[in-house]
Amino acid sequence: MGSASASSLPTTAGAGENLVLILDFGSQYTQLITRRVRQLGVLSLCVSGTAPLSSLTGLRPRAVILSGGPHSVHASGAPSFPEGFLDFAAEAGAHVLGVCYGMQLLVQSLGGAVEAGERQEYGDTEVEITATSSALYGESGVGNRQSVWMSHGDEVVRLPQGFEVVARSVQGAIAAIEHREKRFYGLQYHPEVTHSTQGKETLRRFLFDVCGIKADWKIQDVLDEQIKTIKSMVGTDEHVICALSGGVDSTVAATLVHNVIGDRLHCVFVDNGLLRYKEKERVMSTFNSDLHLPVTCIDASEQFLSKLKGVKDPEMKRKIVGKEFIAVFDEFAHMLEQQTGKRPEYLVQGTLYPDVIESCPPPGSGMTHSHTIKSHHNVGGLPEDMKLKLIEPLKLLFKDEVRKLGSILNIPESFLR
Ligand SMILES: Nc1ncnc2c1ncn2[C@@H]1O[C@H](COP(=O)(O)OP(=O)(O)OP(=O)(O)O)[C@@H](O)[C@H]1O
Repeated sequence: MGSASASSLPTTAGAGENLVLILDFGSQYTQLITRRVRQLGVLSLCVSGTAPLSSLTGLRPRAVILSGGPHSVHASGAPSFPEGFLDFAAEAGAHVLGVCYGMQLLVQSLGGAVEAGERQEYGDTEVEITATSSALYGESGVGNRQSVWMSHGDEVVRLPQGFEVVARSVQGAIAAIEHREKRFYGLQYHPEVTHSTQGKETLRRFLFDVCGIKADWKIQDVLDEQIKTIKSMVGTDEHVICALSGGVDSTVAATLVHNVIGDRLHCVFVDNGLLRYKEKERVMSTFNSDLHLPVTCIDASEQFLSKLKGVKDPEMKRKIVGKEFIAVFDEFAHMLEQQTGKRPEYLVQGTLYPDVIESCPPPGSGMTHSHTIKSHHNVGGLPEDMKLKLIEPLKLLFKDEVRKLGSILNIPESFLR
């Protein structure tokens, strides 16, 4: 998995007092950590673990979670947080929790030792709390056991100064550590995975009891902030184009923007020759009548199919699709300019947070943006010389959060499935 570069974070994201940053080191579970934190009512943002420190400037997270990752801390080119990160966290007063690789990275950076484990642990494992009092497990838990999800080859064999072991696996490997005074914590297992039966409780305790974070993040706040942003971006005489696919995301994005600027929003549904059966008919017959969203259908199927002919590489296909979409929207912008006398500057897209995260190269892969796992056509697949500027009101949300936003906007259930 990749992660959003910090440049894609909204400038206001750090304004909240209760921000949690997830530094991604390439684990398949990083998005899950981000979601678990949000499910507890706390705003969490996922950024590349190797992003330069300057990209975190202005953010004052209450907690930073270092994700797991597929690497060994000893491998050449193993991803690490930027130099100065630990000072940044200390100055922000942030608590730092390393998960799996994140814990090993923390330990190694602070002078402890990580080695290839004798007890490589994968899958369901029992851990036992070994401290009578700990930040991560509370009081009087000593001797208690819980099932957790492990996935590690390396293990921590020597702690940095001032750290304490607070849980061990039944095989004897260090499973949880803390240095309360310095606000450092580590879990060798994955609390974000449901197989870790009390993982959610441990995250809850970490966020609320240890870090003192308040669960004050609501989807309604995202809506309010987006309305404000759109009002400040779009002039009162400006027309805006919306890329409407008929799916949940662009439907919610279109409705949100339409609520703000009314019929100066022009939804465009592109028939790219790759549509689902009867999709065009459904969109054209229901969006205007049920959602009061006027939609123009543009048949560009020839254009797309001829450009895609013979292309096999999926990444290449996504880039071609992204480029052709923009060509269609540019042409539509030109047509609107002739009608209204002013060229639309903005394009609304239903881009989601996973689109952004997955369109960036995985940390530690040595890859650049041209080597991503999957360039979504609406993010990494966009042409570099694109003139339209983007409005992406859902860019920081996961699908379930978009559905909630859609309900707040009174979009009928049938459009949110
Ligand atoms: N046929 C289309 N016509 C116009 N815009 C489109 C079309 N297909 C996709 N888009 C735009 O690209 C974005 C990403 O499209 P994608 O195919 O990845 O679907 P998605 O992420 O499931 O979003 P949605 O739920 O809106 O379909 C959409 O949100 C929309 O803004």
